[in-house]
Amino acid sequence: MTLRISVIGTGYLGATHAAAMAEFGFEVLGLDIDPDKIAMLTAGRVPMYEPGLSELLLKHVAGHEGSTGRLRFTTSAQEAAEFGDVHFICVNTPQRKGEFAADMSYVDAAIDALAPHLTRPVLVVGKSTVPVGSAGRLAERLAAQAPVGEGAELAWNPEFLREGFAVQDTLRADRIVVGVRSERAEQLLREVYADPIAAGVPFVVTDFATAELVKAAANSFLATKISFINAMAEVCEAAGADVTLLSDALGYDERIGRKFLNAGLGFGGGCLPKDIRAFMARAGELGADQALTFLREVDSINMRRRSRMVELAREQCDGGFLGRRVAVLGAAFKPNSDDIRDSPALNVAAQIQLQGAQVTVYDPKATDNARKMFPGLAYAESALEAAEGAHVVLHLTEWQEFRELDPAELGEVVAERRLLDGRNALDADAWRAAGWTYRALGRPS
Ligand SMILES: NC(=O)C1=CN([C@@H]2O[C@H](COP(=O)(O)OP(=O)(O)OC[C@H]3O[C@@H](n4cnc5c(N)ncnc54)[C@H](O)[C@@H]3O)[C@@H](O)[C@H]2O)C=CC1
Ligand SMILES: O=C(O)[C@H]1O[C@H](OP(=O)(O)OP(=O)(O)OC[C@H]2O[C@@H](n3ccc(=O)[nH]c3=O)[C@H](O)[C@@H]2O)[C@H](O)[C@@H](O)[C@@H]1O
Repeated sequence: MTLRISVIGTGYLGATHAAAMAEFGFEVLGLDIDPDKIAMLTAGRVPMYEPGLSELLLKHVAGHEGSTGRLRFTTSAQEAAEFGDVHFICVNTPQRKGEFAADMSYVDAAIDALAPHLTRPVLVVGKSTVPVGSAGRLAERLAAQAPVGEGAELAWNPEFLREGFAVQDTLRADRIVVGVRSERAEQLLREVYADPIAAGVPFVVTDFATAELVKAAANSFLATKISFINAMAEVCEAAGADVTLLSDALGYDERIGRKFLNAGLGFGGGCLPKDIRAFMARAGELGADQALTFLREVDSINMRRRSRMVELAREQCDGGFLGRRVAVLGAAFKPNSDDIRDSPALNVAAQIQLQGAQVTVYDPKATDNARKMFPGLAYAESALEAAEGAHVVLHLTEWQEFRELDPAELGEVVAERRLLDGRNALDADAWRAAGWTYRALGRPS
């Protein structure tokens, strides 16, 4: 009989996971506490921008012409509990206000809502990113509240997808890691992931703590790699060297690799910043804080890039922002996403606005989200409109659309042809040839 899968939390991770599970052939029920999100998903619409997800949803959401009908959504925890043989927990684990530690209240609430309705043996699989030790604690919490007791078993299966590539990363992950306490849990997860396993995706079976740590370590490594190259960018700025060429030259060494060596404004988003901070907090609780002190530096280097960008913009505005117009290209924390959580671009835009400039932001997909979070900034419908009368143009999220801008056309509408490339992604020669002053982080002017 086909496994029935419930996915609890249908945000960036859960909506994609639910659609992918339906693609693998399972009957899937997605649960969220946000009724608007559930209404949208039921209508086959994606509540965020994620390439390819809309097509996958429409292929499977019940009630749509030609769909497999394998995917449905609900706001009832009881319905999800009664439906699933396997329940994936995909709820948010944000940074706690004023602290580094992760806020586990959503995960706890999800377990508490599910457990009382578990009257037959099921597997509950955590996918949210959590501090090491959480799975052990949650296993007890689950068994204590479930009528079936330890028949409601827990497993941990961290997620490594990247926003913007979520669908392909979920259908064909680089690896699948599962932390399990029984043969039964491992077998069920092998069944869930039979399709990618058959396609050769490595399937790593381990204990709870190792599975949780693989996730924290992976994001820490990625953040460290980015901050490493941004530290080199600082030195390049001081020495008059070019960090983009440095990255290329380093990247040819297969032991280092070119990926994640793009220097610029640094990392943001709903994951890397909060995850390295939560990891430091957890290591502190475990008495291993010294092991991770380098992550403090990783965080500082990252935040310094934002201040440096503001400083460079001020220089380009002849030393002061008052009465100056600044165009910001990009609001999302990275291209191909509408996610603005801890967006470096918006952080820089807001700092500059606070210092007296008139800032106009344009982003191909993230404007609506940005407007809700930063209503004080002005927003434009196009890069050209944002650049109107600008004393400096800041390129802060490297959308393909910005690489394709015509420097001559933009040059017609600005007050000054001054460009700051915060992502080292534009063609410096082309902009200079069109009469622009091109400056970037970590490159000679
Ligand atoms: N966004 C990403 O690319 C990735 C995220 N993660 C981790 O996955 C987790 C979720 O992240 P996102 O999807 O980005 O967050 P999100 O905020 O987009 O989605 C979380 C969803 O859970 C819902 N929710 C909260 N409490 C609930 C409950 N008790 N019952 C049902 N639904 C509930 C929220 O309404 C929201 O729709 C986090 O721990 C994150 O660190 C891991 C890998 C990738
Ligand atoms: O735990 C998570 O949620 C996810 O976090 C990251 O994925 P994501 O946040 O979607 O985006 P990334 O592509 O990792 O980019 C993160 C940030 O780093 C920046 N970045 C990335 C690469 C680079 O070379 N330089 C750089 O500044 C991006 O602009 C962005 O702001 C990880 O890459 C995923 O593997 C992980 O699952």
